[in-house]
Amino acid sequence: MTASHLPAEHPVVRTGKVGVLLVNLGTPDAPDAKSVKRYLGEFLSDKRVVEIPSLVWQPILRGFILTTRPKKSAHAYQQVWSDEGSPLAAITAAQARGLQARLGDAAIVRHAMRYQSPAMGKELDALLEQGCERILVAPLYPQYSAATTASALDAMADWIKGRRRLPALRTLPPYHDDPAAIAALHADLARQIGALAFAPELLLLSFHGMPERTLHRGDPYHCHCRKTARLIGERFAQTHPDLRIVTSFQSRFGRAKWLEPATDTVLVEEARNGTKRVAIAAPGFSADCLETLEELAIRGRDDFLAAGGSHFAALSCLNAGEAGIDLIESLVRRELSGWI
Ligand SMILES: C=CC1=C(C)c2cc3[nH]c(cc4nc(cc5[nH]c(cc1n2)c(C)c5CCC(=O)O)C(CCC(=O)O)=C4C)c(C)c3C=C
Ligand SMILES: [Fe+2]
Ligand SMILES: [Fe+2]
Repeated sequence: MTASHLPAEHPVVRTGKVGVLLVNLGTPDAPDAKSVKRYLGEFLSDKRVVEIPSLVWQPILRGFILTTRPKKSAHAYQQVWSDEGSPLAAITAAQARGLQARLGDAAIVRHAMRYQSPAMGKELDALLEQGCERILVAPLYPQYSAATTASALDAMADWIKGRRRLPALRTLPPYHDDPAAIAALHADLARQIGALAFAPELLLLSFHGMPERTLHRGDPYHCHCRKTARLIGERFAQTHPDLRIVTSFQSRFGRAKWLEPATDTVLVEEARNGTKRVAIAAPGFSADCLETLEELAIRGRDDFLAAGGSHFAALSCLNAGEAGIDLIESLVRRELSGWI
């Protein structure tokens, strides 16, 4: 008997469930030097993150960085730690709960961190145990970089290698120029700016930095950031024609040249050149984290005010708010097309 003998309306029978794994970078389990050391040791040993041969890099990492940085970073984490733990972990968990509420019985949603916990391998195992035969792995990085997106996929690949029976797998592509992402960012930033007690002259769009050589080696990250910023800027030109928009790169690490201009330098130069009122946003982060809450909202503010600025506001990421979950839902639903 061939398929043509089946009634035309014969339903497609889906055996097994659909799973979604939201992934973000990772964070220490506690804001103490020991936990931060464990986190940084794993993160900075990833060859996608530090592209220096291990023979050269590991002695520097073990002998210098991991003996000095954890204490300093732990102090920074302590300033932003919440009752629910690290902001990045708490917000990612809330995003997974928000997406689960939207998808209902259509899919099982879990979340994982590329480094530390919850580990990607464990969460993928949990989805299998829950009966998922199709899984979407969704790294929540709007802009692709080898250090973030590809590294998350490496962890997925490691998990694949250790399993006999695998589900069908899909991954979420970068969404740096997705109209839904740009519209969500513009609307949410405009809403936050409208609620400020002052009118900013400048909106600084600060992206996480990368070593400049990654750009010359073909990483699209820099181009993706620039495009996101241009598209957000085009929308603000329509709604806020007097608002000046500048793009910068934050969180410089190590001795190599990083993408420029640096956020801290721009804040100081703007203040010295007479800019008084600034709002800063981080459209490359889907969730607030140490880099936005401490580096921008605390140190950025101090730098700007000390250099002569009068008003400073750090705007929130999309996080697990209505606009954030709307965006994640639309990105995920598109990737699940044909599965749910
Ligand atoms: C959003 C994209 C990110 C890119 C690109 C990225 C590249 C990158 N980062 C480092 C070094 C560090 N990053 C740290 C924290 C951190 N980085 C991202 C995101 C990107 N990083 C996030 C979301 C966070 C916050 C984590 C949290 O717990 O809240 C840190 C640790 C903190 C510290 O000690 O300062 C380091 C170190 C490199 C070297 C790099 C590119 C090669
Ligand atoms: Fe980083
Ligand atoms: Fe930082």
